Amino acid sequence: MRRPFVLGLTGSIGMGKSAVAEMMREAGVPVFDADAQVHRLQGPGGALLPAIEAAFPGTTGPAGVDRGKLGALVFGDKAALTRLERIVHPAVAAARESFLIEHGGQPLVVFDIPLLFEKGHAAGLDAVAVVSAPAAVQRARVLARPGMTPEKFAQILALQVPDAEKRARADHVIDTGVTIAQTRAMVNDLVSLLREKNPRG
Ligand SMILES: CC(C)(COP(=O)(O)OP(=O)(O)OC[C@H]1O[C@@H](n2cnc3c(N)ncnc32)[C@H](O)[C@@H]1O)[C@@H](O)C(=O)NCCC(=O)NCCS
Ligand SMILES: Nc1ncnc2c1ncn2[C@@H]1O[C@H](COP(=O)(O)OP(=O)(O)OP(=O)(O)O)[C@@H](O)[C@H]1O
Repeated sequence: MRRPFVLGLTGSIGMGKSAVAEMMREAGVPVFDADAQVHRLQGPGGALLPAIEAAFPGTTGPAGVDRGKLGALVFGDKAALTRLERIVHPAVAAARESFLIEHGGQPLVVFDIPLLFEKGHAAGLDAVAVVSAPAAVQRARVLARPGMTPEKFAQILALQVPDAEKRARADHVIDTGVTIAQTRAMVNDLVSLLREKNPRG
């Protein structure tokens, strides 16, 4: 069966990954949003609620997972985070497979995976694009968010694979330290290139 070319899309906090994913959608590319999928699976009536409740009693309810409560249990406890990941990641992988089947007739699909390098999610991807901007631009964007502090920003950065390493490991780098129009042109060029070059398309 024909299979689309699968482009993984990632980037560190504040680099503009969401904006680039939206540009991809506007270019007509189906985009699988891993984060949104996790939220659905953990949301009201979500398929993962029974397994999460069994492993972490008291962390779920009619509104779904209490993310604050569960986060407090797993962030800072490696074994607990691993237990949670063993519940969440297979379900996300299954959703990705369904997405691929649903969009099997497309030449190109995008998997938007925030923790692509951190969690070793590169299997099954034909190429990886990293969204990147200069550190000063990233810092200014993140610190402009409500409730963000330099300390929180530093903590999050410490958990992420450094931008320089992501860029070095990427097949494509999308620069968002430029104008929106320039980034959009880069996105459209990349989409055209991958659609044309897709050996399976
Ligand atoms: C524990 C949960 C419920 C907390 O949710 P909450 O909305 O409070 O935080 P959010 O998801 O926005 O994450 C906060 C920060 O932690 C990082 N983070 C989230 N999950 C992980 C993880 N498994 N390993 C390392 N960092 C992580 C995120 O990149 C982000 O920077 C949630 O993070 C979760 O279920 N994580 C495990 C599933 C997972 O790995 N998700 C990543 C996408 S597949
Ligand atoms: N050239 C550009 N390309 C993309 N975004 C840009 C550009 N110039 C400015 N921006 C702005 O930068 C911001 C990037 O934030 P965005 O939330 O998309 O980052 P993110 O990487 O998705 O963050 P996170 O991964 O933490 O969710 C947006 O508000 C976007 O409008």
